[in-house]
Order: sequence, then structure tokens, then C-alpha cells
Amino acid sequence: MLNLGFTMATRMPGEIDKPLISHHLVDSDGSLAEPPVGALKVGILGSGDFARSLATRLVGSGFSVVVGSRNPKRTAGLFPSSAQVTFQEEAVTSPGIIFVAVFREHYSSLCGLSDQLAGKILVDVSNPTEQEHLRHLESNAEYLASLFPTCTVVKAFNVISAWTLQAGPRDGNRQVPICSDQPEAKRTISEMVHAMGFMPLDMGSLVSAREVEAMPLHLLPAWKVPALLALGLFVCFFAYNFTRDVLQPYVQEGKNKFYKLPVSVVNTTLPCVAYVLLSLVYLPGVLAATLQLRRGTKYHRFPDWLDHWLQHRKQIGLLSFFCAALHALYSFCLPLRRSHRYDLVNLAVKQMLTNKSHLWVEEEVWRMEIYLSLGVLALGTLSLLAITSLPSIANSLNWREFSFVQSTLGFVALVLSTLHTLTYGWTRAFEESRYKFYLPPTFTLTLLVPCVIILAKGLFLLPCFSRRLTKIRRGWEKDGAVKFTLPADSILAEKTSHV
Ligand SMILES: NC(=O)C1=CN([C@@H]2O[C@H](COP(=O)(O)OP(=O)(O)OC[C@H]3O[C@@H](n4cnc5c(N)ncnc54)[C@H](OP(=O)(O)O)[C@@H]3O)[C@@H](O)[C@H]2O)C=CC1
Ligand SMILES: [Fe+3]
Repeated sequence: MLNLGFTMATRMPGEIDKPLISHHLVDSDGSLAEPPVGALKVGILGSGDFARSLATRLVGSGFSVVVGSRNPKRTAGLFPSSAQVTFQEEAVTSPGIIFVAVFREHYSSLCGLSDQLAGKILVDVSNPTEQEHLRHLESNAEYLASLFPTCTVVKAFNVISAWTLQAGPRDGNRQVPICSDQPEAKRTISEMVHAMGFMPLDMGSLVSAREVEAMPLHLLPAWKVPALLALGLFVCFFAYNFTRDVLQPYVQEGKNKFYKLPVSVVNTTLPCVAYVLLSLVYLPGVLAATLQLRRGTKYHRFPDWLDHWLQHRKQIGLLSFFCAALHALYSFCLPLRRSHRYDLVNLAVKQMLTNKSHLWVEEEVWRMEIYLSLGVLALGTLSLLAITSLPSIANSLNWREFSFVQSTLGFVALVLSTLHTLTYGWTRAFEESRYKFYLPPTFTLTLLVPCVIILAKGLFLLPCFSRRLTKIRRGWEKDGAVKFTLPADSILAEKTSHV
């Protein structure tokens, strides 16, 4: 392994995360200190945004930095004073590790340095654009390796932005995926990553570079389907509520109720979306358990659609929480609307005219008290679920605690939401006057799936089903014989074992 200089500390057993070199070498006045004499020398080719941030972080982490530029005079002033900025040829002579902070299309312009670079580690930090990624079959790192066959290429740091490097690891993404065909070189760069305060993540050989380079191109891939689902539900429920609450009074009675669109209709739509989404978090688990019960074994792959659905439960749950939180906020705003005040005043005037002094419907009062309380409890439970799904919190829970919160408390949230919806509806579902255009009140549409889930969960608790499910999940087959299994299948089955 390459020696990382005399500032290296000895690592104690178990201290995996402790950097071998003290990072953030900052003077008491906040400026970056000079690297210690004898510190490991690192070269950087390029003097752009990334090179500057990298040099700053490297100097701050105790490395000696030499930058290779085509025009050192122009760029020297932009780098920390302790970094040496010189011509490319001079910069690559002494360091054993060279960061290539130039774009792929300029790699070939570095070929003149092949002799000086021979035997050294080249760190490829580049990121392709989406078009480049599709256009080139080989990754940037593999291309660099093909141009410099006498060098060892390591892919690293491409997922870290120049800004994160500059600001320090505390403000950004700490993980740095690394891959190379040379384990020794990979280890050396991992040490550097540690020293700079980041966490190295071994991605294997250089073939993985394509995957590593694709990482920053993804735009929330796990959220695409859940977000589209939530949007689709929102559009459907909004259209339904618009037809019932705005279009119908306009067409049949000539009443203009379009003012309801921004707040009232949205607020009737949001709880429906939240409620259906929450049901969709628990429905695949019920389907998976039903499939296992029917097949009598867990060693059968679930259909692809069910597997994908199971994997997206967290995102669907978080979107459900988001809609529920918005519903709570909108509900707070309802009494603030001018239309609401007019309604109240009009009601008071109407009462006076009809000589009624005391308006108090005991049943309505109770209904509202109960459904508000249940709504607050449901939102509180959903908040707990959302908080525990954050990686930092989830990592601090053991498997049983996590399963209890996500499975048991999640189910409690579903039951509370169902009760909230039922008490909101109370007898409304059966009142003929509530059916407009022959369309039933919206909440009745949302009740079917959660009720099926609650019923199924109740059934699974019955001894005959629960015993059978336990047996299946522990690997006891219908005929008593344990079949040959693929590990992937059992992992998949385990994922649903907390249904
Ligand atoms: N900016 C960022 O946040 C991130 C950037 N990266 C990667 O880092 C690399 C550099 O990016 P960035 O610093 O932003 O880009 P810049 O355009 O700011 O810098 C590119 C540098 O390449 C050097 N260079 C060397 N040879 C040539 C040449 N023939 N033609 C033009 N320039 C040349 C230039 O330095 P000189 O003139 O001194 O020779 C120039 O400053 C890229 O591969 C990028 O994908 C990766 C992650 C994040
Ligand atoms: Fe509500």
C-alpha cells in the first residue's frame, strides 16, 4: 500500500470510520493551514471548479497539492496559497496519485503525459451527461484506462459536487463510491476519502464505473411510480369532487360555487388521496400473505408487479403522510375563508328571522369532536411512521423495533384513518340528499380497500391462518419436505414476513 505520509495515525480495532489523517486542518483564524512537511503529495490535472474545491479539501485534510494547468499563471490565484500551481508536465512528475479533473472529451489531450504518468494512480472524477452516458458504451473511467494502459485508474468522487467538497462533508452526501481493477489502489484512495471526512463505498472492479457514473444522473428513481400514482389519484378525486360540489350546483341549480376550487375541493381531495395511498402501503402485504397461504410455501417468486409494489411501500407511505399533513393545514385554514364567515353570518340572520335562539345538535357536536380527535391521532401516528423511515432514525432501531413501528403502528394509523373517515361520514353515506348527480359522497369511495385490508388482517390473526402463515414463513412446506431454495426468493419472502 502507498504510504500516506507521516501524519497518519494508528487505527485501533473497530475504528473503521476514523480517518487515518486528521482532516480539516484549519488555523484558529479559520484559514487553511499549510500542509505538514512530508505530507503525501497529490496531483490534480485541470484547474476548473472541481479542481479548485478538491484542492481546498485536500489541503485542508493535510495533503500536499500540486495542480497541473495549461495556463498556471491565469489560474494560480484561485487556489489555496499552499497548493502549487504549475504546468501539467511538471505537476505529474512527483505525485503517485493524480486526480483527472477534466472532461472526457479532453482526456486525449493528456496523452502527451503518458510517460510521466506511467505506473501512477489516476483518479477519474468525471460525470457524463445523460446523452454522453447513452452514447458511449464504455464508462469514462474505462476510456481513461484504455488511453493510459500503464496507469491504474480508480473511479471516485464523481457523486460529490464541487460545492460539497468546498463546504465539507457535514453539509453534503458523505458516501463516495469507488471502483478499480486494482485492490491496492482502491484501498489507497479509500484511505484518502476517509482522510477527507467522507465514507468510501467499495463498488468492485472498473466495470462498475458505468453504474457509478450513472448515479448522479438519476432523478429520484424510487419516487417516480409512487409520485405518478399520487398525482393520478389526486386528479381523479379532484375531478370527482369538482363534478359533485361545483359542476352539479351550477348545472342543476345555477349556483356559482367555483370559489370552492382552491381550498374546499382540494381539501376534500387530499384526505382521499392520503387514505387510499396508506391503504396501498398495506395491500401488497396482504396480497403476498394470501399468495403464500394459497401456495403453501414461501419459496415461490412473487409476480414482478407485486415485488415492485412491495419495494415502493416506503415512498407511497411518505406521500400519504404528505397529503395527510396538507389536509390538516387546509382544514385549519377553512374557518379563515371569507366565504365561511358569510355562511356563519347568514346562518345567524336566518336563525333570527325564524326566531330560533339556540342552535345545538348534540349528534353533530359529538360527531365532529370524535372525528377531529381521530384525525389528529391518525396524523400523529403517520408522523411517527414518517420519522422512523428516515435512514438515520431507522438505522438506530433494531429489526423488531422497526417492524413494530412500520407494521403495527402503520396498521393502527390505517384503522384510525378509517374511523376518522367513518365518523366524518356517520350517516351521510345513507342520506339521499348527499347523492348528487347520483354520485355518492367521496369518502364512501375510499372505504372499500382499507376495509378489505382490515378484514384480511383480522382473518390472518385467527389461529388457523396465523399458525399456517408462521409455518410457511419458517420454511415448513405443505408436505413437510423443505425444498431447494434460491436465496433471492427467501429474501423476498422475508420482506413480507411482517405483514
Ligand atoms: N463541477 C462539479 O461539481 C463536478 C465536476 N465533476 C467532474 O470534474 C471534471 C471537471 O469539472 P469542472 O471542474 O466542473 O469543469 P471546468 O470546465 O470548470 O474545468 C475543466 C478544466 O479542464 C482543464 N482542461 C485540461 N485540458 C483541457 C482541454 N484540452 N480543454 C479544455 N479544458 C481542459 C481546464 O483547466 P486548465 O485550463 O487549467 O488546463 C479546465 O479548467 C469533469 O469531468 C466533471 O464531470 C465531477 C463531480 C462534480
Ligand atoms: Fe379529515
